[in-house]
Amino acid sequence: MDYYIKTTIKIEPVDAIAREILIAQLSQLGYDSFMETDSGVEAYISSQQFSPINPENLPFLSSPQYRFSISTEKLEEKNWNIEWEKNYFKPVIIDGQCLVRSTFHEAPSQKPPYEILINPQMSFGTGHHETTTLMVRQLLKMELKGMNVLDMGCGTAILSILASLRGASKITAIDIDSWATQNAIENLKLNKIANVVVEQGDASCLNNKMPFNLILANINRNIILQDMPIYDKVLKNNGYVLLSGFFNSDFEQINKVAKKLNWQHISTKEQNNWIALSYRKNITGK
Ligand SMILES: C[S@@+](CC[C@H](N)C(=O)[O-])C[C@H]1O[C@@H](n2cnc3c(N)ncnc32)[C@H](O)[C@@H]1O
Repeated sequence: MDYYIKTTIKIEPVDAIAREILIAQLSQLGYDSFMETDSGVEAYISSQQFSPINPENLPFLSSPQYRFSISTEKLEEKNWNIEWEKNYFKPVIIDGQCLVRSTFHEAPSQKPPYEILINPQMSFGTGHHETTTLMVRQLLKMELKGMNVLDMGCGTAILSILASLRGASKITAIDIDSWATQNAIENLKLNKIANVVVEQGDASCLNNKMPFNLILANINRNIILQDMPIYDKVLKNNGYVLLSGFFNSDFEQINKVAKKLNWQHISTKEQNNWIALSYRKNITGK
């Protein structure tokens, strides 16, 4: 059965940079929710993606100027989510245009152009993380009318909901985590969105899918590097790809694969070292 695992990492001496590096490296391992605490970081991952952390898969643990103590806890009860959600999830407005809030937040008196209701239940995608913000910003600028969109690593389905509100005609939302897909379905209902199909799985689900005009993938560097050639197979000629979940320092590696696939680099957007890249396939019409 699926459950969540909470990993508590105490850092000594604790500081903001250490927390940030730790969160970055944990996110590459598939951790999808974090709380910064007075003594370090609490990180959450589904049991399906969990493997114990050590200096080999989390190099920051070898850092000589810090000492770390690590403990893990299995979280079986769904109710504990509510506490996490209420403590962590505050309404957020992105570029003055897109409000992301939960049902327990008060509705604003003046509605912005887009309002997304999310009950996150531990799924990633509340609009607070830099990578989500960067993806939302890009979506707010693009013309999406009539597009067939793929949202890989959909989390709460925040990007699918926005794509639908902005006129995409059909959206396929996929996540490897069954909690995320359940939550995505709940959030789609909450927002009365009917043109999104949710599937649990990874890029291997993409065989036989109709080609997409736009692929969104906010996951992590390693998964994205591995999956880019698969995305290419289901991307229409002149279609767009928006990628995030990695850092400035990962750009060269990702761009090298994109070049091989003949994707033209359109833009790089950055926030606190996290980046989002946009590409267009075969723009030359080759
Ligand atoms: C960084 S979150 C992004 C959530 C949301 N799309 C957003 O932009 O906020 C990444 C999501 O990818 C999912 N994921 C991780 N590995 C995956 C894989 N190989 N295929 C599909 N989804 C994956 C995680 O479960 C998580 O929900």
